[in-house]
Amino acid sequence: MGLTSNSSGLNLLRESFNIDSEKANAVIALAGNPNTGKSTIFNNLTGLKQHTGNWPGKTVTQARGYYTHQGDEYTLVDLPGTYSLLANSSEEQVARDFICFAKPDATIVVVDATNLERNLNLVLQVAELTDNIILCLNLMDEANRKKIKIDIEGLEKDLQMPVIPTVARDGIGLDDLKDVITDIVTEKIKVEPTIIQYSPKLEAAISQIEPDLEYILQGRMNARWLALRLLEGDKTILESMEAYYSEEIIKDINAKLEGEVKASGVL
Ligand SMILES: Nc1nc2c(ncn2[C@@H]2O[C@H](COP(=O)(O)OP(=O)(O)OP(=O)(O)O)[C@@H](O)[C@H]2O)c(=O)[nH]1
Ligand SMILES: [Mg+2]
Repeated sequence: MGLTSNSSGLNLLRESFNIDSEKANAVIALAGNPNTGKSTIFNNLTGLKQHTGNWPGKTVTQARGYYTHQGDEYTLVDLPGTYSLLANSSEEQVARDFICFAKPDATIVVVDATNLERNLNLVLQVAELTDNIILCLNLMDEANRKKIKIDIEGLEKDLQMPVIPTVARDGIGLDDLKDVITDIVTEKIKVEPTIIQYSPKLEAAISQIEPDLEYILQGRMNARWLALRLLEGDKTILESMEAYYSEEIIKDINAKLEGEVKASGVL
């Protein structure tokens, strides 16, 4: 069990994202490309019990709400629509930071079934950051209308994650979605998604720094994912870590890794 499993520490982090730690129920995030039906799902699940405001320090709107399923209450967070999690915009940074630091108990990536290839990019990025991922294949009515056939079982097998087809506008498939969320939160199912393997040179560089990161992070964040960000020279993740973690962790990362990241020769 890493430090993030320490509930008071995690609750403090979640509070910084306006998540009510008093409620202490499971937190579910809705991620996805713009216009894929996230808010439609959010509204359907939460009804009128929703709160809106801005994300801390950003003008990006935050919506969070609650729903009950099989007797348990869930907090649902509607993340801004993004094509990636590489923090190139405020929206991407909000989505990335929420998944990274508020550590939702499950993240649903809502994808447009008529545009699967483009949407899968974000699915693979989220899978690098968290194991607790569900792919929601929305707009299935549009896909059927366009005669697009999707091999759902094949997709589940290739991605090693639950895939739920939905027509959110008509409420179709949303009960299945809630069932899978519950299965993940109650650990009835354990998801271990397929992770992208990079070039041998990059994989060698990752293996060089990942163990140290693993040691420093103590389960707070996915070490392989952070290794990739450091290797590509992403400063925004260090800034966010400064905002959400203690100074010691940042100092350790800077001290232990500056040499190693450079020595890996990837930069
Ligand atoms: N045909 C069809 N339309 C849908 C479905 N789900 C949502 N929509 C429509 O798609 C449009 C976009 O839905 P939103 O829920 O606003 O999408 P979003 O992902 O929240 O969009 P952003 O917040 O801009 O990223 C709306 O007009 C919805 O009514 C669906 O399953 N089928
Ligand atoms: Mg929306």
